[in-house]
Amino acid sequence: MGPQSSGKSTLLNHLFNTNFREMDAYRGRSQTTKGIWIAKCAGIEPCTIVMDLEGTDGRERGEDDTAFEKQSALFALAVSDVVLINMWCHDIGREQAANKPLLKTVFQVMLRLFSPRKTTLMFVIRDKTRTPLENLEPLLREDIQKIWDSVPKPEAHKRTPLSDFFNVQVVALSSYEEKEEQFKEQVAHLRQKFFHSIAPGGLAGDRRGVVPASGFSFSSQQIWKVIKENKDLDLPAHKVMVATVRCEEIANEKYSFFVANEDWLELEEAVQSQLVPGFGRKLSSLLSNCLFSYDEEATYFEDSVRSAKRKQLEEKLLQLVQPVYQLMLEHIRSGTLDYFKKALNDALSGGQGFAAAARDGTTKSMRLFDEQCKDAVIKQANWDSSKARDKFSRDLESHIAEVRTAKLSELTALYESKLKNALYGSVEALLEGGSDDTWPAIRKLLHHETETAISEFSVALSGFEMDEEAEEDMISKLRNYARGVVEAKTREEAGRVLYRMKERFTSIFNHDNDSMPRVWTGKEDIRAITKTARSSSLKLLSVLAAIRLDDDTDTIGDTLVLTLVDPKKGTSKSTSLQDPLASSTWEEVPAAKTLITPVQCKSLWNQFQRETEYTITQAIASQEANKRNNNWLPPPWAIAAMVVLGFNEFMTLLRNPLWLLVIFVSYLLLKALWVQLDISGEFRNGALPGILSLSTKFLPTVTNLLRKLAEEGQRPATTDAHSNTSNPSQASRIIQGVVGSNSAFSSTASSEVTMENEVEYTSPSRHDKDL
Ligand SMILES: Nc1nc2c(ncn2[C@@H]2O[C@H](COP(=O)(O)OP(=O)(O)OP(=O)(O)O)[C@@H](O)[C@H]2O)c(=O)[nH]1
Repeated sequence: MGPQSSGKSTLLNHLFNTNFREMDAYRGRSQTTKGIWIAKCAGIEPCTIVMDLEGTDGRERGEDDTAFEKQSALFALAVSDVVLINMWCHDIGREQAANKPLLKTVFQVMLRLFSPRKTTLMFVIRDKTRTPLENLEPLLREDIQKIWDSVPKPEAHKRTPLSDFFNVQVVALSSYEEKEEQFKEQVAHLRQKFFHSIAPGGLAGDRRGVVPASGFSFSSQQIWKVIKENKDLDLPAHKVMVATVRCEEIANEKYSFFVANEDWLELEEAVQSQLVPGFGRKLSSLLSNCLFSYDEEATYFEDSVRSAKRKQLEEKLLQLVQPVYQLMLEHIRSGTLDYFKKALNDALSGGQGFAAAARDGTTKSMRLFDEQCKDAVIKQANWDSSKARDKFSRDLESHIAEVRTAKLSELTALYESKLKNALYGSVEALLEGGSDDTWPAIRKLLHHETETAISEFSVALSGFEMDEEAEEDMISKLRNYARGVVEAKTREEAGRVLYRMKERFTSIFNHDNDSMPRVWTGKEDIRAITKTARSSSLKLLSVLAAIRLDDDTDTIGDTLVLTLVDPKKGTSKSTSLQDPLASSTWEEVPAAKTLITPVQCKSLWNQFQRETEYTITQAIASQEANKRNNNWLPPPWAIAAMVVLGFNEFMTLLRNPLWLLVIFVSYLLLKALWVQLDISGEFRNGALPGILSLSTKFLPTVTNLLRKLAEEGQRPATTDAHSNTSNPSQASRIIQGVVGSNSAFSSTASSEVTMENEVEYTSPSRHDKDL
C-alpha cells in the first residue's frame, strides 16, 4: 500500500514478475490502480500471492473518502503475511508526510483484527537520497512509534508494544526513473527475501493465522464481506469459520470420491454375492486413502475443526461401509457353518463318534470363523464381531442338536427295524406252532435278540457321549419296542386265531403222523383223530389267549381243556360251580396281557367246532363210501337171486355159443356208434341240446357206417391180396375205419388217411398204443 502513483505497481512487477498496470509516465500522474488487484508471483517458492492496492491519498476519491482506504488497508492486513508500504524518502521525519494518515489507519484497523500473529510491515523508502539507510531508519521507526502511540487503543492493548503486532522492516530503493539499474539491482536483492518466506524467521515466518491456499478464496471473500459490513474482523473466529466451511467441503468431496471409487464399488458388488478374501485389508486401505487425501488437503486448516471434520468424515464413511461389513460377516457365518456341516458329515461318514466329531468340527469352525473375522476387520472401525460370533456359535449348537436328534432317531430306527426283522417272522412261526414250549421259546428269542441289539446299540450310542440316564432311557425304549413287536405280532395272530385253529385242525385231521395226506380207508379212528386235532387247536387258542412275556404260570390252558374238551372232568372237579369261561378276565392274567377273554374263547371254540364239523362229516362219509367201494360183489341174496332167475339164460348161452358172437358184434357196433356220434361230447352241453344234436346226426352216421362196412365188404379179393403182403397200413386202415376219427370215414379224407398212415407206419408201436 502507499500513496497514489508512488510506484507500487512498478515495484511489484519488478519484485514479483507480475504485470499490474503501471501508470504511463508520459500521460500524467493519474490514478492507475482502482480497487485491489491480485496476481501470482512468478518464480517464487512457495506459491506467493501478491495484491496491488488502490493508492491512498488520491485525488480521485476526494479528501474525505477514506472509507475504501480503511477497508482496503484492513483487508490487506487481514489477508497478508507481508505488507509493503511505499513511502517517499523525503517524507521521513516530516510532520505532514503523505503516508502518516495511512499508517494511522493501518494501526487502527490492526487493533480490530484480534489477530494473534505478527504481520511484517516492510517500509519501502523510494527515491532514496544520499542519506544512508542507517540514518533514515531510526527516524522512520520514531515516526512509526509516534503514530502507534497516538492511535487510541482498547484497554487490553493499552500497553501492548508495536512489536507484538508488527515485525517492522525498512528497505530503501533508488529511484526507478532516475537510477533504474540500481533500482533493479536493489529490487532483485529484495526479491531474495521473498524466497522461502514461510521458513521460521522469514518474512512470513509466523504461521499462526494462516489460512490454507484451498481456503484462501473463500476466506478472502468472507473477510471482504465482513469488512464491507463494517464489522469487527475476528481473525481467529474467521479462521475457524473458514476451516469449518472448507473442511466440510473437502470432507464432502472426499466422501463423494469414495462413493464413486471404482475399487470400492467392485468390492461392494463382490461382497453382495460371496465372501471376499482380504476384505478388511482392502477396505481399510481404501478408507485410509480417502482420509489421507482429506488430511492432505485440510492439513493447514484450524486443527480442532479439521480433526472434528475428519472424524465426521470417518464416521460417515464407516456408516457407508458398515452394511457391507455386516454382509461380509454373514458370508463368513454361513460359509463357516457350511464348512462345519461338511466337516461333521465327513467325520461321521469316516466313522468318528458323533460327540468327538461335533467337538472337533466346532473347534475348527470357530477358529476359521475367528480367522475370517480377523481378515474382515476394518482398521478404522472398532466394530465388535462378538455378536456375529455368538450367533454363529448358536447356529453350530442348533445344527449339532438337529443332526444329533436325527442320527439318534436313525440309529433307533435301525435297531428297531433290526429287532422287528429278527422277531416278527420268528414269533409268527413260533405262535403258529402253538405248543407248551411256545412262550418259553418266544421269551428266549426276545431276550436273545434284545440283548444282541442292545449291546450293538450301546456301542453305537457311546459315540454320542450321552449322560447315563439318557442312554438308559433310550436302551429301555428299545427294549420296550422289542416287547411291543412281540406283543403286536401276538395280537395280530390272536386276531385270526379262528383261522389258525381251523388250519391246524385241517392239517392234523387230513394228514397222518408222517404228514402224508390221509385216505379214509375205513380203518382210521376218526373220533381219536378229531380229538387230537381239536386238542391241538385248543392249545393254539390257549397260547394266543394271553401275552406271556414275563411268565406263563396262568391256568388258561387247563381251564380251556377242562371246560371245552373234557367237560366231564371239568364238571366233576368244579361240580356245581359256574362256567369258568363265563368271564371277561382270566385269573392271574392282567387285562393288558389278555388277548382273548374266556367268553371269547368259548364263543370261538363253538364257532370252530361248527366250522370243522363239515370236515369230520366228510371224512366219515368218505370212509363209509370207501368201505362200500371196496366191497364190489353184490350181496349174497342178490347172487342167489341172479343164479335162480338167470339159470335159463345161462343155459341158452351154453347151448348156442353163437349168441356170444352176436352180443360181441352188437357191442362193437354200439361202441362204434358211440365213438362216431361222440355221445359223451354231445351231452357235455346239457341233455336237451345233446338229444337234439344226436337226433340230427344219428341217421347220417348210421348210413355212413353201413356204407363203409359195405365198401369194405366189396373188396375181399384186394384185401386178401394185400393181406398176403401183410401190409400194416392196410390193417391200420381197417381198424381205423371202425374205431378211428370221423374224418377216417369221409371219402374226401381217405387220401389224407392214407398219407397219415404212411407217415404213421414208421412207428407201428404207436399204432398199437392207439389201438
Ligand atoms: N520518482 C519515481 N517515480 C517512479 C518510481 N517508480 C515508478 N515511478 C513512476 O511513477 C509513476 C507511477 O507509477 P505506478 O507504478 O503506476 O504507481 P502506482 O503507485 O502504482 O499508481 P496507482 O496505481 O495509480 O496508485 C510511473 O510513471 C512510474 O514510472 C520511482 O522509484 N521513483
